[in-house]
Amino acid sequence: MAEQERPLWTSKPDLASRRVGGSVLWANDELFAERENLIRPQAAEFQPWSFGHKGQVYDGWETRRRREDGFDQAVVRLGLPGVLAGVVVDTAFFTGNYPPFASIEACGVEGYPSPAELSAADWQTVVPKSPLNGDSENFFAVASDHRFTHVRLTIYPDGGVARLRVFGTPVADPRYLNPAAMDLAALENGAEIAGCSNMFYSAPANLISPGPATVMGEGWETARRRDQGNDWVSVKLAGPAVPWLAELDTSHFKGNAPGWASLSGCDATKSDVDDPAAWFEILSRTRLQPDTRHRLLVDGARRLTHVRLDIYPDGGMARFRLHGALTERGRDELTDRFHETLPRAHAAEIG
Ligand SMILES: NC(=O)NC(NC(N)=O)C(=O)[O-]
Repeated sequence: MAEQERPLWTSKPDLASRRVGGSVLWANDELFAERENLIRPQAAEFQPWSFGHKGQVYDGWETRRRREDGFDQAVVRLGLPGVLAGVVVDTAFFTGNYPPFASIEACGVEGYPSPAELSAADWQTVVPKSPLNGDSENFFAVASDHRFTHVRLTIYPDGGVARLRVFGTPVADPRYLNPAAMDLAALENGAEIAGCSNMFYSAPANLISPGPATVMGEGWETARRRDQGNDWVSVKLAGPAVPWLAELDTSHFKGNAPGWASLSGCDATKSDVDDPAAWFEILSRTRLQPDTRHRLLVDGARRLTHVRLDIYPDGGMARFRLHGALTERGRDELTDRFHETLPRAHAAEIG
């Protein structure tokens, strides 16, 4: 499928990715290829005529050929629980051995259930049994308002799947947050990328992902600019808030760190984010060093719902954090969102 035909929802974060802490907890079979490959962030690779003890080596999850009726399953704990927008079942390089059909279920559960406990969960079908193409990304939009913590992939009757991508919007659990001092711009706290000027090398959602970046590719990197402009990214914060401290982390960016950066804010409860006049500076243009985690105090005099990071002129950054306090309204919105999206079974568990 050509790049421009990818559904819009594939630009949302992959909630299952190993990069955000997803885990393939269980599969009933993985004789040919290990289940953990399903959520590797990188695209699948293939080297023909590479044989291990069990057969051809595949970068994916692959079960043996069934000799009786049935299906195979793998269960994934999402790294970021959230509302799903769409799922990609990527059968890259599986040609004579891809499963002809797949379905996806999801559930929302409390705590850290074992695979055995999860088998009794209230699983909801988010993708009904559907045909797959081999050696292809198979796109399935999901229409559900529920916050899910786990997904279950079923393949009929057997075969190989290279990657499972679960795109969606993370929903934070307010019980685990201190609204008076939190990262307002973190994906896991409910922030999201609102826009960016360029994402030639890597996606801006990386900037606000959990944990540090381990290599340059895990950050956000723009193409070299050949004009007089500058690159930028904007983030819709976890809620209306007052900022205190920014982290501009250029780790791993040595020959391509931006020279300078500035921050501005906008309060969308009062003004229009598309109106340039609505933005006010919270950090003036500041010189950056390559490969450095800069911690910078920002102007917290005004409430904001969005922050914009301008980098001059271009380059890459590993992480962006904005610490501060949610307003009363921000706290209420975060709590409401959690309760409104909880599947009934999860709500019953919480009581
Ligand atoms: N050539 C294959 O890929 N064969 C088998 N798979 C592996 N991994 O060897 C199979 O039967 O699906």
